[in-house]
Amino acid sequence: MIELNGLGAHYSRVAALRSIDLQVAPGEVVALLGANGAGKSTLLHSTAGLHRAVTGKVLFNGTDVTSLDAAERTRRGISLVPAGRQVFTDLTVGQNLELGLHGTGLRGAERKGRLDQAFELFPILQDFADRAAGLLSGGQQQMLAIARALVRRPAFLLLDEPSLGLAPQIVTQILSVLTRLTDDGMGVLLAEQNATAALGVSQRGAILENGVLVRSDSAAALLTDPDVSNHYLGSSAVDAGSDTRATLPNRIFEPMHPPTRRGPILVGPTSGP
Ligand SMILES: Nc1ncnc2c1ncn2[C@@H]1O[C@H](COP(=O)(O)OP(=O)(O)OP(=O)(O)O)[C@@H](O)[C@H]1O
Repeated sequence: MIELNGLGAHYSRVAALRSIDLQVAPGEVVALLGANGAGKSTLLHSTAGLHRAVTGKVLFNGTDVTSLDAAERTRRGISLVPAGRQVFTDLTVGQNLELGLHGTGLRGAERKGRLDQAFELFPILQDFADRAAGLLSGGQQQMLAIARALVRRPAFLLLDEPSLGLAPQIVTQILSVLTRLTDDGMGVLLAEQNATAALGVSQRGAILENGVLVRSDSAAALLTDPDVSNHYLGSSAVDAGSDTRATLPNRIFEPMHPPTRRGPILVGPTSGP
């Protein structure tokens, strides 16, 4: 279980997250939704240890990992796939996957087994194993970025906007893999602006607005809630995984903890980092 308790994060003295409470259990996908700048990436980075929390805690299976760095959190089983794919374009697909295994100490058959599992999830990567990653399509690079995280067999996968810039059928193909992972007990926190597709593969959804968690509910409830579908899922809300890239407006709900002002929240001198 990953638990965020009262998590707050700043950039310099500007608050990007305020008092976030969120849990992700093993075997579930939680969609983290929000407009540009809502704080999704910051939340994932704070969970992964790439961004410092200024308030609150990150618990991993009951242990407080807030003070641990990203490398240690990765070793313990929290893997982040950052936005923008970030594969090593000059290295081959196989070399990129090998990098994912760095530090695991796995050798021989065990190592090969991990790579074979990645190829089984994304067969196209096996076909292109000796090809430079920079020659892959955007969708294939996204698959590679996810596969590189998966070879470590993380307990929790944090996925930042995997649909960005990809054709709808590729998005569906990539997101459908998540179901197989959660069948094996992995927990997934999926940050997405493509709300319809994300909720289509999630058990629960949480909506961020200006760094505040304004709604958290089952994916089914969010998909069928007239307020949600009218305001941000669009007319294709019931067609999860459809062509429509439903994006979020700047303001949907009244926040549970209303910020004192809109947009990034300036933090007073006494509460800065
Ligand atoms: N490196 C940074 N320095 C200063 N402010 C930042 C930085 N990165 C993000 N921010 C600000 O923090 C807030 C949250 O940004 P974040 O990237 O987490 O949102 P997001 O929901 O992931 O948006 P997007 O989908 O556009 O990436 C925004 O106001 C953003 O401008």
